This record gives sequence, structure tokens and C-alpha cells, in this order.
Amino acid sequence: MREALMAALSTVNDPELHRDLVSLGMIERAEVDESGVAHVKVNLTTPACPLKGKIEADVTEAVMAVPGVARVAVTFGAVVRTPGQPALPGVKHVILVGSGKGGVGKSSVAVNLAASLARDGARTGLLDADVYGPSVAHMMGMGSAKITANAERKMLPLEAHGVRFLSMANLSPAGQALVWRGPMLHSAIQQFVKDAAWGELDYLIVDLPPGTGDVQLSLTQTIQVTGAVIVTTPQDVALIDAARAIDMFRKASVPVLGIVENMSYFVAPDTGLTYDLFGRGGSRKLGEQFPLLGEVPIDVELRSDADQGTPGVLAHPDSAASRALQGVARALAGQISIRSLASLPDQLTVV
Ligand SMILES: Nc1ncnc2c1ncn2[C@@H]1O[C@H](COP(=O)(O)OP(=O)(O)OP(=O)(O)O)[C@@H](O)[C@H]1O
Repeated sequence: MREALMAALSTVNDPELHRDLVSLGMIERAEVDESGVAHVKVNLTTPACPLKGKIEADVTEAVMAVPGVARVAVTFGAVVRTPGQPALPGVKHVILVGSGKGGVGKSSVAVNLAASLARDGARTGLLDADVYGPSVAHMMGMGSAKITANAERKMLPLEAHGVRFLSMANLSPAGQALVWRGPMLHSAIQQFVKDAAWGELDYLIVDLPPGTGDVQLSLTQTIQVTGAVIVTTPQDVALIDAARAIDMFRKASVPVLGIVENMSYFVAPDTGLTYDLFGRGGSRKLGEQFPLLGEVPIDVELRSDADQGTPGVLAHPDSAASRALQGVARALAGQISIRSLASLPDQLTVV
């Protein structure tokens, strides 16, 4: 019976990865009980899978066609794959969030991406590498917490909203500016990445400083990052700077996984009219080669939630901005799966 189930399942493709679930090694369990119920457990390549519903429907349809099956019960797990060696011991993927220009909402996107991935069940970390303007700790509601070390003298990440995070803001006294030069920054970043007890993580999201400077280069030289996400607004000035950031990542051989267009539009709450304050859809001008992961509207609640220390995707999950940000997180997780799969062999053993 198991052979018949596996044969049926080998006709079901992962819609994003364009390969069948069996050869992808995604079927953990496939058996029929005495009442004719087929129990199928699918291990997705990310808990933040954007296409879970479609996979469930396709599996059900294929397995129902097997003689002797009266009903199908599909359950899901997730095993995040890596394109080769993990980025760091225990950390499968490091994702850089960058922007060409300040103030475009890079930190807001990084925080909400991390919170959204964690809410979907991924083990997620967030590193505030925006050393000149660290705002992650405040946005996570932990602005005054202090970082401690474990017995091995490794920094212990703080934890809030299901996300482990480290920020310079939790090292230096509040309100004190950091005036560090290149080499010091390099070693500070090294320590945040390598001398921290991150534990097991599927994704470590890194909020970079805006622009194209020392910190960005330091990180790309220190660790094997999976890729970068570029945040921009639709304004021409922001897009020109975003193109510069893309060029920097290209030169450092860091793949650009996609673009997030923030502050794309504004819907007036009283009239429902849409205003494209900074123009709209301009990110498409950055070229066809990068996926547009999402368009996030201007949303007063997203700003006030950040000020109050709760990511908008958790405080107001149904707002248009939060739904767009959840979509960004899932599209990103999908891109990471695709990239990880590209280096996998054709046929995988069933786990
Ligand atoms: N879509 C949005 N709607 C409303 N407010 C937003 C939106 N995105 C970001 N903001 C707000 O804009 C301000 C700047 O955002 P944020 O700090 O995330 O930008 P940044 O690009 O990381 O800035 P910096 O260059 O200073 O690091 C914050 O007050 C934030 O709450």
C-alpha cells in the first residue's frame, strides 16, 4: 500500500520548487489505517511556506485516487534546507536586510520579517547590525534590556515575540552614540555573529546600516550569507540608492533574494481613497531579475506598534501593511527554499 501511496505522491509537485514531493524527500509518513484513512505527513522546506494550502489540496486529490483510500489526513512539518554548509554552526540561513538610503523602513521590515517567520514556526534570530542607529531593540520592546553572557562567555541573545535578537543598543547606555571606526566595527560585528549563543536557527535576519559601507562588507566577508533583501521606497532617489546597494551585493557575490517596496501607497482611513505618495511600483524599474517580495503601504498603526515595542504583524495581523509584510516573509522563505534546492541532488532519500 505504501508503494501505491508513494506513487500517487510522486505525481504531486511542489508548486514553487517544480519538483515532486517524493524526490524532494518531503514525505515523512504515508500509510493507510484499518478504516481506510491515509495519513500523509509532508515536511515542507520552510514553516513559512506560502503554498501550504495548495500542497494539501493536491496531496488529498492524488491520494484519494488510490484504491482503498476513504479519506486523507494531511499533516505538515518543516525541515529548512541549506544550500551547502550552514552559515554558522546551528544557523541555517543568514539573510541581510539592506537599503541604499536611510529612513526607508529597513529596520521595520527586518523586525516584521523576523516576527512573521517566527509566528509561522521558524526558529528565527535578528541581529541589529545598524550600529549607528540601532532601533531593533526598541521596536522589539526591549530597549532597556542588557545583554548577558553564558558560562562559555558567549553573548546570550535577548528574546521577544518568539525572536532571539542582539542589538548594540543593549550594550551601550541609552542615548549614547557609537563613534567606532572600521576595524572596531568589524570586530564588534564578528563578535555579534560568531561569539553569540544563537542556538539552532532556521533564519538569522540581519538589519544592516543604510548605504554601502564597512559593516556591510565586514559581514559579507565574515560569514556565508544566503542572500540579501533590499528595502526601498518607490521614489526615484531611493531607487537610485537601492541600485547602488544591489551593485555592492553583486560585487561581494551576495545574491539579491528580492526587493521590498515600502511606503508604496496610503489608503486614507476616512475616505478609503488610495494615494501614491511617493509614486508606486517604481521598484519594478530596478530590473526584472529580482523578485518583488511585496508592496507595503504606509500605515500609522505599523509606526505606532513599532514605537510601542510590538511588531505590527503581531499587534495588528489583519491590517493591509501586516498582510503585505507576512507575504514578504513567506515569499522570502520561498526564495530561500528555491536557492537551497538548486544545489541539491536530483533524487533525495526519503526521510
Ligand atoms: N510602512 C510604513 N508605514 C508607516 N510608518 C513606517 C512604515 N515603514 C516604516 N515606518 C516608520 O518610518 C520610520 C523609519 O523606519 P525605520 O527605522 O524602519 O527605517 P530605516 O530605513 O531602518 O531607517 P534608518 O536608516 O534610520 O536605519 C519609523 O518611525 C517607522 O516606524
